[in-house]
Amino acid sequence: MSFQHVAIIGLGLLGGSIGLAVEAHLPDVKTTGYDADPAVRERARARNLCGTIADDPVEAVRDADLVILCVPVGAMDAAAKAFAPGLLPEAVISDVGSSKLSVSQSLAKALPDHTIIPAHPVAGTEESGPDAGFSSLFHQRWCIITPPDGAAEGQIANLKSFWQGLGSTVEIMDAKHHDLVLAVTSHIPHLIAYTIVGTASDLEEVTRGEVIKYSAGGFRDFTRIAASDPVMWRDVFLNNRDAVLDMLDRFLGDLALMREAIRAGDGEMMFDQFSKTRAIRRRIVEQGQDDARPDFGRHDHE
Ligand SMILES: NC(=O)c1ccc[n+]([C@@H]2O[C@H](COP(=O)([O-])OP(=O)(O)OC[C@H]3O[C@@H](n4cnc5c(N)ncnc54)[C@H](O)[C@@H]3O)[C@@H](O)[C@H]2O)c1
Ligand SMILES: O=C(O)C(=O)C[C@]1(C(=O)O)C=C[C@@H](O)C=C1
Repeated sequence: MSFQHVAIIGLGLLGGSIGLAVEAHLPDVKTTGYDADPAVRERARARNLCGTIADDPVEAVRDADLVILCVPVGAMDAAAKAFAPGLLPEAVISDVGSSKLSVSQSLAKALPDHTIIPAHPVAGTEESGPDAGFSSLFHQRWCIITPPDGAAEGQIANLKSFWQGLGSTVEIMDAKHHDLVLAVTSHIPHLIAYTIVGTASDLEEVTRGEVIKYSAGGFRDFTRIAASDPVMWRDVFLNNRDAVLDMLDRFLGDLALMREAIRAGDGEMMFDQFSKTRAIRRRIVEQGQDDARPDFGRHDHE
């Protein structure tokens, strides 16, 4: 049986997009929502992000058979404890957090009597808040589900078909493996962007504004990523510490090799490396996995 009533906790970019996507693609599914910030609830009502927006977390989850936490990963525990008294015993609890092992553990601790099946839609933008969501966010994007050992196959299948209904392609993965993979493909790229934009901005004081003024396309792309939400990303690095440190050591080793090649004038090494990475990008584009999708617009924005 698929889900009939989804409660969305946290009505920013991810929560708002889920509400709009359910309305657009699964119109028979009822949605209720809650956000801890009253101003966000007001905007969520104005944008009709959910069928009903409750002022109380317990009311928001009442009768829901699926509850999805869409709050920063460091807020999962508090958010879960706040709605716990309203849960149906058979409700499935999921989330969209960018790291999975610590979220999985903290939700299991906060809601010991419930089925918890964490998930991560690998889809987002640098925007946040209730005005940022749009219904096509999950189209043609991966959603990684990380069921704990012993999770009921039927519930995993229901969650899988929910995300497929929103347009995603679903992959099942172990939470620890997810955290290692995402550390290198998402978390460290954000760390690099935050750092290099900071370095350039410090330098700007020396060069009197020339760094940002003459920044070309590559650097501008870094500034987009570096504009991402500070609370969300602080929490990702606090909660995926081990995997990020492991991958960061590897990255710093590779960067040191590159520095050595430049110092030694080793053009062959640089050419080989740049050719390898160019082939990787071309494969991604050929497989249609880049973001240049015609429908990646925010059509349902007010
Ligand atoms: N932004 C992205 O690109 C992206 C992509 C995939 C997954 N994620 C994950 O999704 C989650 C939400 O990210 P977002 O981009 O939607 O953030 P957001 O800042 O747009 O929205 C988060 C919302 O959660 C609310 N909130 C915080 N604590 C709460 C609590 N205790 N109870 C109820 N509401 C609470 C905030 O008021 C805010 O409105 C994060 O865990 C993030 O790691 C983000
Ligand atoms: O496209 C962007 O702006 C994103 O940063 C999205 C992105 C990513 O790194 O790919 C960011 C965090 C998520 O958990 C998933 C997606």
